[in-house]
Amino acid sequence: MSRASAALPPLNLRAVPGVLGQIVAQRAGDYEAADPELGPQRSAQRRFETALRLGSQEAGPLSLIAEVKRASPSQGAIAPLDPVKAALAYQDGGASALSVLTEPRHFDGHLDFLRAVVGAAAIPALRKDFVVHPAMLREAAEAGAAAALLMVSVLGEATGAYLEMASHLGLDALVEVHDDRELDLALATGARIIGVNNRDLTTLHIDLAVSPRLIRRARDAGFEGLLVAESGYRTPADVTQVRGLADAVLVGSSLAGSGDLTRAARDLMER
Ligand SMILES: O=P(O)(O)OC[C@@H](O)[C@@H](O)c1c[nH]c2ccccc12
Repeated sequence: MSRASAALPPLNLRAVPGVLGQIVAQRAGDYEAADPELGPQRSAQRRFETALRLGSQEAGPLSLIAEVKRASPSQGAIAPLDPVKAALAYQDGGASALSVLTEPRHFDGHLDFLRAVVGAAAIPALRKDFVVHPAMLREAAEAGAAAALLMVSVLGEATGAYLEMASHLGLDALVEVHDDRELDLALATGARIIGVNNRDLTTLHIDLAVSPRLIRRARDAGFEGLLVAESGYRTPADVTQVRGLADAVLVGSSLAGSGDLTRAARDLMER
């Protein structure tokens, strides 16, 4: 089915508070005039999902998604990483998949970084951005990404529609939640991969207890997909808190700022 005539799912971005509200308003402005047409349907590859599953068999029960992250609103500049070198270093360090920031103003990311990483790395890559327009998913697919981030805090009731668009494009989706209400919404959409962000993106406050709690809640609700613990992991002891619970951890700042990305990835995961 072509989506040429499909209505843009309405988003209520003005209701998004704090730092996150500011970023998504800017992103919506960037894509205001973009073509919402997704183009032809692409078959599901499930490369991201498969990599996380394999990673958690081969390298112990927890996979690593390592993030190419040069800056953030909480830390400012982290490190002037060369995205391709960083991606290959993470791959050598045992990462199962990569996350590449493409948001330019607050995270010093770029879509070109994603293209370059996809061209160089063997492991699949996720487009990490504040998706507020279908064109952002089309770009992700065209850049060769295996997956895209969808944030329930941003997309709200439109999360399901964005999940369908990702699926039309053959992309896996990491559906991100931070509280009970968002988790319930994600579960209702039929998401196959749910990420629990320990960081409240409206205040930037991190609480490592959020992931274990919501991951348990998802499993108790009968969720059989993959669960990813996101943000704030700095030491092996931090990671231990989600061993036996999460299928994967998503780590950016502590690896990106370490100076030796391969070693930092191995050390963090105790490999
Ligand atoms: O750098 P950290 O604390 O290891 O976090 C990585 C990742 O979870 C974080 O970058 C992130 C999670 N969700 C997001 C949404 C948008 C931008 C960034 C993010």
